[in-house]
Amino acid sequence: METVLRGVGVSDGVAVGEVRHMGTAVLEPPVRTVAADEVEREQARARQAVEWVAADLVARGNLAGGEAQAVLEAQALMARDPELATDVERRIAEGSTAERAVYDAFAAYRVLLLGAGDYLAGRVADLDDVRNRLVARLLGVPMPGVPDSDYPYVLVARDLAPADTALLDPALVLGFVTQEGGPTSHSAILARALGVPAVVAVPGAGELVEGTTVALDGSDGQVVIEPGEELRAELVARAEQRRAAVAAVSGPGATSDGHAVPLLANIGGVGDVAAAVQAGAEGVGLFRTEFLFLDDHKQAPSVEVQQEAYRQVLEAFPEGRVVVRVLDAGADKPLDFLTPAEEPNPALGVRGLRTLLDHPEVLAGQLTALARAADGLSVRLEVMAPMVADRADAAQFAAACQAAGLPAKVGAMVEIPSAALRAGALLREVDFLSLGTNDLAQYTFAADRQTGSLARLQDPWQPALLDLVHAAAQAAQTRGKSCGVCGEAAADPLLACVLTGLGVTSLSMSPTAIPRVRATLAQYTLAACQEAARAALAADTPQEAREAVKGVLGVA
Ligand SMILES: C=C(OP(=O)(O)O)C(=O)O
Ligand SMILES: [Mg+2]
Repeated sequence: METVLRGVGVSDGVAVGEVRHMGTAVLEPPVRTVAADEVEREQARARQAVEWVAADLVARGNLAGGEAQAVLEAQALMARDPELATDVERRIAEGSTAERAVYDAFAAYRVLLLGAGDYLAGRVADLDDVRNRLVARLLGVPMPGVPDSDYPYVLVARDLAPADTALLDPALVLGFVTQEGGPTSHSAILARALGVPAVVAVPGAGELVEGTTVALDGSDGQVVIEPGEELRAELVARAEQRRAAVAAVSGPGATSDGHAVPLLANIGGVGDVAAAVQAGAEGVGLFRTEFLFLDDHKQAPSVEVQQEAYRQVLEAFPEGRVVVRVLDAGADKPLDFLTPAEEPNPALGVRGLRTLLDHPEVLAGQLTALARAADGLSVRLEVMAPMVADRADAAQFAAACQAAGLPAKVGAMVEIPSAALRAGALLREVDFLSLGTNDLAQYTFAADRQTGSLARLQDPWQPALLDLVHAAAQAAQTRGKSCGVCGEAAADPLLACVLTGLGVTSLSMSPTAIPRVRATLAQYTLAACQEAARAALAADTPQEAREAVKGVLGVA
């Protein structure tokens, strides 16, 4: 009988493969005194580790190219720094182990860098990464970051941050299993974007032995350890059945009686456009522009660089609609040059639109780049701000868009309960709303979206969250304006029917989720969706809401 771990399935499909762990930050090596006759051997070990890590960084740089190559080469130079080497040798001569000597020597250097002013202080994160790599090499534990592998594997991690995944090779990752994270965490979003199965919030994922074969089902949240042949075949067959049912429906999103619900794609850049087009997306409902800003730790990309990146996306949807979200920095998406370093509670701090209003030149640069990118194109450009709290926020954003001469509809994301409750006030300033249900759940339930143990509260079926969706959608409907959903809630096929019934006018999701949502929506009339919505609102728990909706829609 196989051992089964259970978590939350967040990206459909089945993967079978060997476990590879994401290397975690290195712990402090214990203090141990080495005997005099071990000193030379320890010093040699330290030198070898430096050479190995530096060569590895250079090799990774060659693979990555561009800006990443420059950063990785600078890190290789740090690893080979002669002063650091002398300090390490001295510490070993005084009785430290190689790993402890490296750890302490880097700590001393770190203090120097921090004291040397802004520019050098900004390199501390790079220095820490080099230290972690050296210590990991000396301790014989996995390197921090994405594992090196020549063959496909199931990636196991505590959780994944956007920066962790910059060097991820999608061809090698069969699926994700994470210990932390909920349905709206970056691991879940990334898995859906890559179209790989994923199960998050799996207690015990950290203890999965490297190299063990697992089978994961991203639909029901099972992770089976060392699955037998029969079970593997059964899981794969079930996934295939689901896939075939979905492939049978195509065309624009609509209920069975023809109520149109445009199905749009969430993208992070031009790299995601092909998948969106292939999935039949009717446009882009959320272009997350943060990825453009991750390359340089010191400053925003130039207007020209941004203009080119936006243009490539806009050109891909000549007749469609593209909703671009201006930079959402801070909290789970920190940017060194914009995000305050010492906020006690970053999720409640200066983030999203607040960051941009504090740095109006960054907002103006982005809006100018968008205006230039859209010039002469037939695409329907819409631009929205993240983390709008009240009418004053909406007004300031609308004014900035006007000042930039943006030929676009202007919108506000509804991610804070205050914005949903007073959606009507926001709509006096902007043309449309887009519900970011990931953050809206986080702020409604005071439940960090990155904390796996709080997944229950991040469940988009929570009736309180649906109340807020309803409030915003109704406010928009009354004023004849649109109100879409671009949070991960839209990717859940049954919930998509409920959202439609609540009055939401479009659904935006990872491209890979579109076919299933389209196929499910096409099975029900608008009236059935509205009845499902009433049943969900009448429930007290997410489980009750799911069951009630399944009852109304006749789902087994
Ligand atoms: C779409 C959203 O934005 P992000 O996930 O990028 O914070 C959201 O919060 O629902
Ligand atoms: Mg958000």
